Amino acid sequence: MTDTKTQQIKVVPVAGRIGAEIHGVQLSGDLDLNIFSEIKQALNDHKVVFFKRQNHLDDASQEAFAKLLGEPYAHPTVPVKNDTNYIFELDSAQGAKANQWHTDVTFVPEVPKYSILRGVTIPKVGGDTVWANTNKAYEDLPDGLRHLADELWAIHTNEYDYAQFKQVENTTDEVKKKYREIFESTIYKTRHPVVHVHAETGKRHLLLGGFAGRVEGYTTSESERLLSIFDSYVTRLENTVRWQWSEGDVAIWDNLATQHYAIADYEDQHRVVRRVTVGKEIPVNKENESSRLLNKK
Ligand SMILES: O=C(O)CCC(=O)C(=O)O
Ligand SMILES: [Fe+2]
Repeated sequence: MTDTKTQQIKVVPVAGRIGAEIHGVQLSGDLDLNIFSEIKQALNDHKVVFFKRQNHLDDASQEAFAKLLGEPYAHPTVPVKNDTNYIFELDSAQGAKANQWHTDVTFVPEVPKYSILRGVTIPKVGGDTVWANTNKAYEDLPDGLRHLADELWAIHTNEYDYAQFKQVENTTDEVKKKYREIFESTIYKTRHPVVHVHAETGKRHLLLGGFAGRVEGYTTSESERLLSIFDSYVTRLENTVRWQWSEGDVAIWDNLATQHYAIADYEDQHRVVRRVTVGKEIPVNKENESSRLLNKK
């Protein structure tokens, strides 16, 4: 007889090229294995999946669920939230607003495979998050640009670009400075292929985003122009999905298949989300050459 729990699960795409909502699941550390494998499959198919109103979750049970997807680990520079083992908290009151396109933690060679994010305090209006499918971005490139991208390597670092940091609005300079000091307490520089081959799906993906700076072999201004062309394919609206949060919602994304952007349009309303990242993957290009750390100080 089929498991009745399995029968309840429903995967409903919410945009054409990325994103699906999963109905009929209560996330927990002892999730039914069949359901878990359907979630994994949905992640490979849709890159980001959403679970509405998982209000039963707290920090500990979010961590317990995350463990099913891989080994959780703390952010390389930002301390974990008090009384948790792995939770990375983004609290708007502390200046933590990720309103920049990025893939999580690409400034180190071991990139998290999955991020599991829970909405804790959500503004009445605003504060949506957008994800983009980096495989579709790669496939959308004209042949010449795709071949160029396949050959390139980019340097990723957590050293803030001050011009970009100005985008963080409605946060005092003091708060911003403090957050930046923590985020940059150790500076990493990592060389990643601009196109990596996904370990599970074998698909090629652009691997860029906010931590990517220089493209090897090109000047700063050439790098900027090259990256802005590639980025424009990642962020074209056809390749994105936007999630309007309610408290308790959970989003899980395949970090090596996506970029995301947290929209900072909620003025001085309070917004808190909590994330666990799991699984470490060292990206490889089509020649199976791996990313590597260049510098840490
Ligand atoms: O605030 C959000 O919605 C996303 C924040 C973010 O970039 C992350 O959790 O990795
Ligand atoms: Fe992020």
